[in-house]
Amino acid sequence: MQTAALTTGAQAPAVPPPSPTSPAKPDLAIRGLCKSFEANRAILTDVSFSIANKEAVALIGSNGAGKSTALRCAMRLIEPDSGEAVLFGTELRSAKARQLRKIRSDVGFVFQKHNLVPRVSALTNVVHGNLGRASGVRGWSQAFSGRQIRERAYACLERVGLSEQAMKRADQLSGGQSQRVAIARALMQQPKMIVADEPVASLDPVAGQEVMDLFHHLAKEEGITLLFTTHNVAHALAYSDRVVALRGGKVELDQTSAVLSSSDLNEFYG
Ligand SMILES: Nc1ncnc2c1ncn2[C@@H]1O[C@H](COP(=O)(O)OP(=O)(O)OP(=O)(O)O)[C@@H](O)[C@H]1O
Repeated sequence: MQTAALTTGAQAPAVPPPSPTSPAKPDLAIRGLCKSFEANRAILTDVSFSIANKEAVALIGSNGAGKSTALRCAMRLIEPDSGEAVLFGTELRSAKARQLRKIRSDVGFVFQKHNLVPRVSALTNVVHGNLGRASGVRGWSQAFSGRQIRERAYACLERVGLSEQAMKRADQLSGGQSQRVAIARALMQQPKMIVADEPVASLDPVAGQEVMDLFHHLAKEEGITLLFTTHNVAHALAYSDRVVALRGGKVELDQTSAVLSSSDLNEFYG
């Protein structure tokens, strides 16, 4: 784990000394990630951090700091220029397509836009999450059918508190409910880890807090490792065990949340 690498000079946030602990067998370890989309403009520079099993980590930083790019490189949804990402013990850059799909099926993704299919029920949208575990034409067709699968999808909706809305069309749900259906869809693949990119950025404060409470429950009560990005400093502090802050594509803080204050994190939005 890269511990608090603080800037020097007037802008340095006043944070306590770095946490000395590093997980022995992290669920995710990224080391030295570098990424540019065009010449002479580095988006990520030597980004390193780890996430322990069952840990909740908030990734913060102002617009353009590189949070989404770091997540995408960490999951090899895009190729980093250099550096490595080790997910559940496997280095992703050397993984073949099939192996990569299998490892990534242990990760549930949640994005700012829930991307539900609008004209079908909440339950059917959750059933679609089963695709993440299916492979081959037969597997894909089986992923949608069968009573057992619908029962499992219903159980996922219960976990997010929406079983009563199971038959409601997705386009008739509120923003907060839709995001909870998207989380249920991610749960359908029985993930060990959830990666959520600004999951509450489009929601009002109450719905946003409900969704963050749900993530917290999944992390703390169900033991699902969590990595989320946010601009909400209060959420970062309340819902994570550790905060990693990026500035200009570099990790400038990696610290246990319990010893951080909101003013420490507001430094990254100054
Ligand atoms: N596919 C791409 N091609 C070119 N530039 C890109 C691409 N994706 C991201 N960028 C650039 O990389 C920089 C970092 O973007 P990124 O989305 O990772 O930041 P972020 O911290 O997630 O920002 P935000 O909080 O606004 O979502 C931005 O300047 C963005 O324009």
